[in-house]
Amino acid sequence: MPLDLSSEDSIVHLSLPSGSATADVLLFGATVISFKTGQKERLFLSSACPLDGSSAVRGGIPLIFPVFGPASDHKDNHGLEKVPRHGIARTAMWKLRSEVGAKEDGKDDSGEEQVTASFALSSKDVKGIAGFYQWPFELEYDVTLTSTTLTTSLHITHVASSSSSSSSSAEPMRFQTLQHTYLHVPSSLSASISGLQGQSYLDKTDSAATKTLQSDPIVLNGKESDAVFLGPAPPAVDVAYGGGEGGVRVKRSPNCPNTTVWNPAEEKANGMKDLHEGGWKEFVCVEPGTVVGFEELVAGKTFTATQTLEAF
Ligand SMILES: O=P(O)(O)OC[C@H]1O[C@@H](O)[C@H](O)[C@@H](O)[C@@H]1O
Repeated sequence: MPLDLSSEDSIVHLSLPSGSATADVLLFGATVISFKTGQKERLFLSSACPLDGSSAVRGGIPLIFPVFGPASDHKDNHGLEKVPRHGIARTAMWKLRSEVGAKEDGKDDSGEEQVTASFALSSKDVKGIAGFYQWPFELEYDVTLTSTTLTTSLHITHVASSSSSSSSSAEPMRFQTLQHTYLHVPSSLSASISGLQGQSYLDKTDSAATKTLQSDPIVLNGKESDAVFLGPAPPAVDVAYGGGEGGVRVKRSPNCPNTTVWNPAEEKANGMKDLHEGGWKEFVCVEPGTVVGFEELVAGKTFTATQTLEAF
């Protein structure tokens, strides 16, 4: 069955008719927690993370919206100080939009196998949101699997309020968004990350100093990385496993110019309860988004942020 909802664990399972690729998505956060091509897992998931909705998932693809990090990281944060760290999308319970999601197609126009699951979250369903975010929104999230790719598209709509006097509707909605992709790698010490050469970045391990990446690829070699690359959107960022073992190419829509490259390294990882021992050696995060300054979206309009992971 291409699409299957397991209600006990609230996980949507996607698979291709041929069985050549699979993906799993939790309704909690609409978090993709697995993407396999053949038997090869392409995403990291911490085994110390509960997956019970008590905290954001440490792994997979948590969705960041409407603020990246703590709002205090951003000079002009439009009064969004009370928005939880990395926003609310990753910790909200989403709905499976079965009417469009259960597309039992199997093939796209070019004859390639594919299956899509679609999820939705409305600001109306986020508890207590009025206390920290004033704009009404609808989010739709499409997760499309082919034999070699996983495409995740987040559609962010600023809903026009029915009351024309509503000041939150009249004012453009301010937001940031990012896909916090944890790529599984045989070793984060030796994996190579290429495609960002020449870009300026904010080095969050060094008081957010602005630096320029001189050499490509990035090889972390056990060093912490928390770098927000400023853009423009690169055509692709390749994470190669090394030793001719392949890797994953990360592509994105041009409206996502920023790329965060994150790995906590040993010392910080030891302080993270939801990361299993040595887990930091098993992933690098490559996170496309728009997180430097805030997007402005007028009422009635939609912003779509897309990421494609391509196994090679
Ligand atoms: O622990 P969290 O909230 O999932 O965040 C993990 C990391 O996410 C990255 O995107 C940030 O740049 C880091 O600063 C942060 O530590």
